[in-house]
Amino acid sequence: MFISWRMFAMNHQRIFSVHINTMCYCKIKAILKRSKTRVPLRRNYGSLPGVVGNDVKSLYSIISPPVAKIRNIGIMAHIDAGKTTTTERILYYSGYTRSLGDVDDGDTVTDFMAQERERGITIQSAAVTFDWKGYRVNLIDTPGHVDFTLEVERCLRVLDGAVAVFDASAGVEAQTLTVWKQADKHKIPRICFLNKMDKTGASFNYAVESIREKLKAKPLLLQLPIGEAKTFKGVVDVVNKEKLVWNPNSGDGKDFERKPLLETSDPGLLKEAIEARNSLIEQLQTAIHRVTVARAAVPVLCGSALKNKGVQPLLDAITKYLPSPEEREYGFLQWYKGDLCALAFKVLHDKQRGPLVFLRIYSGTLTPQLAIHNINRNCTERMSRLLLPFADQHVEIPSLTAGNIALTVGLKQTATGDTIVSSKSSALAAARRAGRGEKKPGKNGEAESLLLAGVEIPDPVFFCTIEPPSMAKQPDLDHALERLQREDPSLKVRLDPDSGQTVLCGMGELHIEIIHDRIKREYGLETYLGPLQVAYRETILNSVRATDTLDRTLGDKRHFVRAELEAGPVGASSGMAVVEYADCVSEDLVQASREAVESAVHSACLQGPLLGFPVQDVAVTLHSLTIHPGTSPTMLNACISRCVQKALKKADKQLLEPLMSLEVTVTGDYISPVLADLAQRRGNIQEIQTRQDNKVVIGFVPLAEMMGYSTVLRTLTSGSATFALEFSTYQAMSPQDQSNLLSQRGGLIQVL
Ligand SMILES: Nc1nc2c(ncn2[C@@H]2O[C@H](COP(=O)(O)OP(=O)(O)OP(=O)(O)O)[C@@H](O)[C@H]2O)c(=O)[nH]1
Repeated sequence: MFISWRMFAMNHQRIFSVHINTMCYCKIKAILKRSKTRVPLRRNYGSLPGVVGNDVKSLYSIISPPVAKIRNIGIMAHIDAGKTTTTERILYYSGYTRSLGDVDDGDTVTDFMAQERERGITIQSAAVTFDWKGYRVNLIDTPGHVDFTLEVERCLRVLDGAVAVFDASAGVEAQTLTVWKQADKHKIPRICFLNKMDKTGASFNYAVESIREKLKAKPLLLQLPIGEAKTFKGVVDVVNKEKLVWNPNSGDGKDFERKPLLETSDPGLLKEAIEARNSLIEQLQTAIHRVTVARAAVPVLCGSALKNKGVQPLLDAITKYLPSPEEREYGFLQWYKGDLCALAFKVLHDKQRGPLVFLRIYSGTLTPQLAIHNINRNCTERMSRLLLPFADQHVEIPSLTAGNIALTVGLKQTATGDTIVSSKSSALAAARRAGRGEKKPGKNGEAESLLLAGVEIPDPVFFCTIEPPSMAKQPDLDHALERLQREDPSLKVRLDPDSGQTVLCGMGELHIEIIHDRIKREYGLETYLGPLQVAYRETILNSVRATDTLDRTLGDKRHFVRAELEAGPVGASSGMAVVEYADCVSEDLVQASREAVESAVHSACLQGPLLGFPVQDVAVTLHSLTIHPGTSPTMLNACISRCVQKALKKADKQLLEPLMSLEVTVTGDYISPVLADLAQRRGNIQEIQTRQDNKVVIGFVPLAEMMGYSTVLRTLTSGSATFALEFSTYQAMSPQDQSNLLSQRGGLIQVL
């Protein structure tokens, strides 16, 4: 699990944000550097059929290309590496926009949400479709901010390849590592684009070395830069031995003494030489393609998106070296035999069109008005229209085949992560082919085994209450939250049973802030957020026994349960409570009661005895259990749950707090105040590294101490530092810290 924070301290106002998940990570980001006058949301896209201008290409020309000519590509990187700027250049050079969008001016095609344009960051991934030299490219610009890491993984899940963008002056940064691991998990072939070669401090060699060392990848240097930082002019194409210089005034090749083969003197030899060379280059390119697809190496290119250098060769590399959908191995395709199989990887709610669902089609064909079966929800629903996504604008199309990314209208129940097939019977047939049809026919269980692996949703570590402006507006708030959850499975909503308040649980402060903002803008509701709180955990330090008896007569039925159990600590970070049975409990009784007992133990551990946080690292052993015949499982559950709570209350209790691993990058002059400040935050410094001209402080610090860190770090370092945090583990609080927290929070009941 990781958490990372980052501060862009350039003497500007900034957003503070914190995020924790299994790849927990949080960041802080300056916003004012991008707070120029905003342009209206809609841009004039000459590319859309029927829209102004005919000098740009029509999307219709690329609706149904052969699968081998399709590239489903994501752009991924650490925040601010230049993904959106690179995407803008790609759209410009491929002919789909006539002017270059700029994140600093808030007029990019892919960052189309109001919040994205205002803040200059990508929040939602945007899918754009364009063609390049006869290839159709579906490209997804993913967010770099850690609060939206899950959005990146959802997209990677459905892509065939990715471009990892790096800031050439920083090399591999914290979030690069996170997204790289996600791409490894989903076996995504990649190419690397070392962006910002024009920036002061840019170093091709440093960036390549950091790819080798930190990502443990094998870089294939397809290009070398011509100059670096201010002197960056262009690139050398190593494969074709060409020099690509974007400045037309610079000379080339004068130093070469080699004599050329001339058409006039050696026409035959020249022809043969050209053919041999072309074939050699072709073989070499095939080899690069092969090792890239096999993920044995990563081609590395460089450029500067902002200064318009190196983007066209990047596009060539995407089509040459990244795989087509056909080249990816999807074992489950054989079960479908050409029947529809698709994954819903994104849901958006459009005011006019209702829910828009993005589907990656793995097999079969989608057409408008098609009825589809959703395996996750075990329901059948009908789509009305089929669209080709182009950022926030869409083109209606008659059908779409395997390998493509489609946007559907009319699917009201489908949520992000659901598996879509043509019908229930087709799912059952596929399940039988997969050898999983043994269960009773008609049950959804067998089809469920065909669910495409989704994205793990981590437990949020931040939460706060949310209140509508009046009680009458509560149903509207519930409706808005329900829709937002369909779009974003990393948002969790709970009801506090004691106060009746709605509790929002998110990936970080920015995540919760954006949700709050969207409720206002998209649903017209002014809501009030309670203070953001860190989610602690609880555990016990010694083993204790408890007994409980439940004897209740309901109507003419007597329910009787007597239980004796022991709760005790187990090895750290074992997560959910472990349930065990002592040998003296009969096997029949274990079989009959297992489900009710386990669910009772788990629900009792959801609210710990200290502050109501979940209890972890606990084992519960059932020593004796007596159940009278006719006793309902609900009564058994109630008795066990009460007994576990009794035991937990009796034990010595311990609060656990999230411990973060921290990386602060700072210039040498400011290292002392940074270290002194970290010492006050209960920080534990492990190492201080040198990175180019900067010092990198690496250590651990409790999350609760990091609230407001961005502002302090900015003040301490005159805005020159950045930082990243990764969630490391839950650690026991010291008796002093625990008693301080208990006295601050006394009486509070938390719900998570
Ligand atoms: N010097 C230099 N700056 C660049 C380059 N590319 C992008 N930038 C700047 O870097 C900042 C971030 O660029 P974005 O394109 O928004 O980066 P991003 O990776 O999409 O950022 P998020 O979506 O927020 O993760 C902006 O101020 C850009 O103008 C480049 O090649 N050279």
